[in-house]
Amino acid sequence: MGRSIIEKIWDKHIIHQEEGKPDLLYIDLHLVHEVTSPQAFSGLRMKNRKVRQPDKTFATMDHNVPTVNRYKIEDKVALNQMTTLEKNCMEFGIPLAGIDSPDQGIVHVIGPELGFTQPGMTIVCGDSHTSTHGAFGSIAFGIGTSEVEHVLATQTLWQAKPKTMKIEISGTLRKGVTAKDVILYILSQKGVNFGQGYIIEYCGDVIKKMSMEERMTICNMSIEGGAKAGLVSPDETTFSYLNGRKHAPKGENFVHAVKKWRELTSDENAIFDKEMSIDASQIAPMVSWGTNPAMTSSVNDHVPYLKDCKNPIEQRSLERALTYMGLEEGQKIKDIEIQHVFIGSCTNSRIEDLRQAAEIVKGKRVHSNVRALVVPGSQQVKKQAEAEGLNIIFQNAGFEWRESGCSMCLSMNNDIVPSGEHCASTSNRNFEGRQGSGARTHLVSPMMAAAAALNGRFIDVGKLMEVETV
Ligand SMILES: CC(C)[C@H](C(=O)O)[C@@H](O)C(=O)O
Ligand code: SF4
Repeated sequence: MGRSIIEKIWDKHIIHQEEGKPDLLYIDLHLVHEVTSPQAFSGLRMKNRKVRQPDKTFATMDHNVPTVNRYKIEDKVALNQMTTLEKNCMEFGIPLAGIDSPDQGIVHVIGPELGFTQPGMTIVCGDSHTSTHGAFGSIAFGIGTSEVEHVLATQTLWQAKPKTMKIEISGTLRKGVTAKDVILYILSQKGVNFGQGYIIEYCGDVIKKMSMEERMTICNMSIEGGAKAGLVSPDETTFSYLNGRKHAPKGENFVHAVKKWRELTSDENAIFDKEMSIDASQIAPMVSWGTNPAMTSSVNDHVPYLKDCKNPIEQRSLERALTYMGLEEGQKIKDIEIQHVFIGSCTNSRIEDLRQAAEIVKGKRVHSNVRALVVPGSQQVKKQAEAEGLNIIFQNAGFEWRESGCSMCLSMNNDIVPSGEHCASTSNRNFEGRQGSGARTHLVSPMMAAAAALNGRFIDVGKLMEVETV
């Protein structure tokens, strides 16, 4: 029987297997950040253990870092987490991209960017959006702090084998529809639990044509559908992205690695536990209106009506979401007024995302009611964007141009949306309080965020582009 890429990678990493028990997996890459690692290191210290493979471990600080005045950290908890990480990395011999490193950035942006993330690997991090790295054809998932300690100590992890799911996306995306809209559309159709217990392989013409940045956006949000991980089989796009990256194999080793990576595809006759197909032509630019990422509609649509709910539970959750978001049932998405725009996060803060947003913003002005922020995902993204003059485009339009970090994605630093105000955000979670207590988040693509910054409302970015090309 044929095997899927998921089973191929999994099986190759099993160190120990026993009927009725989880598998013991070897972990190729362990990424570490300041929020979920302190107790894990304390645990090691208490048990007098070392880090088993510091060279397979890489740390950065991202969640707490200020995006202005980065060396002036006022928040005591933030400062403590950052200095603790520095001390831990020093003591345990782990390489760190600290606040002053040219490689610093959001852990899921810098892993791929530095060439750490490679096809066929098992990758873990104490962070749910580790699924991002699956875009390279690796099994990558988030783990809890006690598991972080286990991986630090042993470079292995006990894991029950997940089920496999294939999502094929075929057809052509219409203008203004991006990877972000694809994954928001899938969530809007399938909900926040459809992936529970599964690793998803995304495939089909649409995925084939996507850049690595776009694939990362899709894999990033797999977790929002409850999946353990999401991945894309590696291909020429993957190999050329990795070629020349700092920690990717070089010269002969690269040629050899590519030869191995090419074998990482699902067999023709591979059987998945579940399969679904998505017609790309059905997807419009999407905007979330509620308090989970599945509460999302086409920009041309409206907030649902209570009477259309399938059951009382759904009705209650709609009611609650509408109250929190300050929206009326049936309200048009295009009528929602926006006061903040955040372009950033591990979902959409890479160079392509910034280019797409800049394309919309060029020569225009941010709406007078809107405060807009661009937070590049890493120092490297920032540098590249500045080399291309994107910062000038944004700043001339009235955007703030910031230093790299998680920032307003979860507002652990000072980048906060005030209570009751609406923010068009390129991040991945719109939970209550995510961007600040009482903050109202709308998840969108970088293009939609840019358009919302200019108009103070959501518009069909596809239509805007058609007008501009006439
Ligand atoms: C802080 C961290 C544990 C958390 C996560 O795991 O995802 C954060 O990155 C998030 O996006 O909510
Ligand atoms: S950018 Fe947001 S989603 Fe990504 S790791 Fe940071 S806080 Fe989590």
